[in-house]
Amino acid sequence: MIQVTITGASGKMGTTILKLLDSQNYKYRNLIKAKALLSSKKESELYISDIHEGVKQSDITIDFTSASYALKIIKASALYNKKIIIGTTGFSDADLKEIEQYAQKIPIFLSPNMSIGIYILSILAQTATKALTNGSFDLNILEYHHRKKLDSPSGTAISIAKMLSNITGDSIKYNEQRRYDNEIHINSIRAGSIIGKHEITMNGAFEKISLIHEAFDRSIYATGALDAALFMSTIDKPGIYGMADLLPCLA
Ligand SMILES: NC(=O)C1=CN([C@@H]2O[C@H](COP(=O)(O)OP(=O)(O)OC[C@H]3O[C@@H](n4cnc5c(N)ncnc54)[C@H](OP(=O)(O)O)[C@@H]3O)[C@@H](O)[C@H]2O)C=CC1
Ligand SMILES: O=C(O)C1=N[C@H](C(=O)O)C[C@H](O)C1
Repeated sequence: MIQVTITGASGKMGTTILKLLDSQNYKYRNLIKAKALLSSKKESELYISDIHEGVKQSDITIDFTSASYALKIIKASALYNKKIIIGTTGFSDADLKEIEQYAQKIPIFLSPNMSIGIYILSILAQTATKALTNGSFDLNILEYHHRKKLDSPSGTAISIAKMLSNITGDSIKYNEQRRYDNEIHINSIRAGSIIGKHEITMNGAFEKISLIHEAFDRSIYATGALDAALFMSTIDKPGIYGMADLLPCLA
């Protein structure tokens, strides 16, 4: 049985993960046991409120919170030599460098999007981009999320833009008014209760390729996070792990 601590347990992702673990026919039964780390004072047998206690009491922490809080959880995980799965987004480049330092000590699973669909979308986008390297198509990522999302652009959009930029050498621009050569553009829309939509377009002079992923339920991310927990329970080597390690057959 893997003991897992869920941080941000009162949030949209935290509650989705706990609900999935609670459901009658979930595939993690007898495999994963969860404790919830709440920022509020509510405490019970299942709930813990102190970061250090939360991390220490489990084999793995699953974190969907905020960038600044996640860094504290990662630091505590490194201190107690525990593994961590980070779904949180909004990290700066300096934060990511700090996370890489901690990954020299502990195994860290880091993915701004835990859905299989987005992983496949990223593979399709890279395949198309490799075929279009003559620069005659303009690459764009348009992402839509709910009105309460704190970070823009989404972690997913940044991550896919970096993958495409590694292929083309283009620079990544956000919310640009004008278009110049050798740029990948990202734009964000925040509205209503949209769970998450990412659209990658490749516009040529007289044609357009469009790749779209749309999320209809947060359980797609929760399932990915719990699958990552099962995977990480088999890993002891420090380092950064991601969806490609979880789904090597698709790479
Ligand atoms: N990788 C992936 O697949 C996905 C990633 N995400 C990312 O996960 C993160 C969380 O998303 P979501 O669940 O929608 O957000 P919510 O705002 O619904 O939940 C955030 C949770 O984190 C807690 N939290 C945040 N900051 C602190 C802090 N400083 N101290 C203590 N607790 C804190 C909140 O507690 P309180 O309310 O008490 O402040 C809340 O429980 C975001 O970065 C989002 O982009 C989201 C979906 C999928
Ligand atoms: O905040 C969200 O909701 C989501 N955040 C992640 C991101 O920033 O990419 C993943 C998903 O799109 C949902």
